[in-house]
Amino acid sequence: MSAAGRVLPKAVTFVTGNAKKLEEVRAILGSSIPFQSLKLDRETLLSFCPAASVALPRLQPYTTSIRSSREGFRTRVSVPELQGEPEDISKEKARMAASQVNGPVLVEDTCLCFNALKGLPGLNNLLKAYEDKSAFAMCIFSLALAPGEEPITFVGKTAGKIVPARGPSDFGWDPVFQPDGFEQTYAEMPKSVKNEISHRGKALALVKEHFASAFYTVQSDGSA
Ligand SMILES: O=P(O)(O)OP(=O)(O)OP(=O)(O)OC[C@H]1O[C@@H](n2cnc3c(O)ncnc32)[C@H](O)[C@@H]1O
Ligand SMILES: [Mg+2]
Repeated sequence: MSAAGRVLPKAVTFVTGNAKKLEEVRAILGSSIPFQSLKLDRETLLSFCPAASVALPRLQPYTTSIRSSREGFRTRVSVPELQGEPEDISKEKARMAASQVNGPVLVEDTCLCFNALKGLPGLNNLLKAYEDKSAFAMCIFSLALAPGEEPITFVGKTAGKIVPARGPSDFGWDPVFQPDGFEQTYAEMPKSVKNEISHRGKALALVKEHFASAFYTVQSDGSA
């Protein structure tokens, strides 16, 4: 909130290598904030900052434990070669992207907690060993307003369970995640419904709130 009224030199660049994410972000944000997108995958981002490779690990099976906090749930993710909270990974990505873009950036990191993203077919076998199929999808956006500036994070979570795959398989683990209160998996439901209730939708609602209260203005035309 301390940034209220600040003038940004250009529109916020949403940096991602994932076309499906971008599709959803566009649909959810519409014209609510001035943003443009840039496709920059992990390798490209790292090629500008090789020392940071430890901060952007390839996704691998996560072990999670959940404990209560003021906001309901908080996740602890243990990935052997990475020390740090998911927020830190997202922030680090924002820092790198901001210096690469030389301007304000928005990045996000998503995880399906209790998952094995690289091996969807094996996931249900893996989970067979556990009675508890509950899971949650978590999305962490980080906004860095300028290179060298501490990023601000926005977290969205949607609780659900892991089920045998149903629906189109064009976006990650959507077919195996069934959000609580719904009979359909993310993959089966209309995009508009997913975006309304998803981890990404919730996190972006916070991003929108932030922009609404901060009153940023964009100096150039922003090509939003
Ligand atoms: O460039 P970035 O934005 O990092 O794109 P990415 O594809 O590497 O994205 P993540 O690291 O955040 O996500 C890890 C995996 O989770 C998948 N994923 C992300 N959001 C998802 C969603 O809403 N539904 C299903 N799968 C999703 C995504 O396809 C990746 O395989
Ligand atoms: Mg990634």
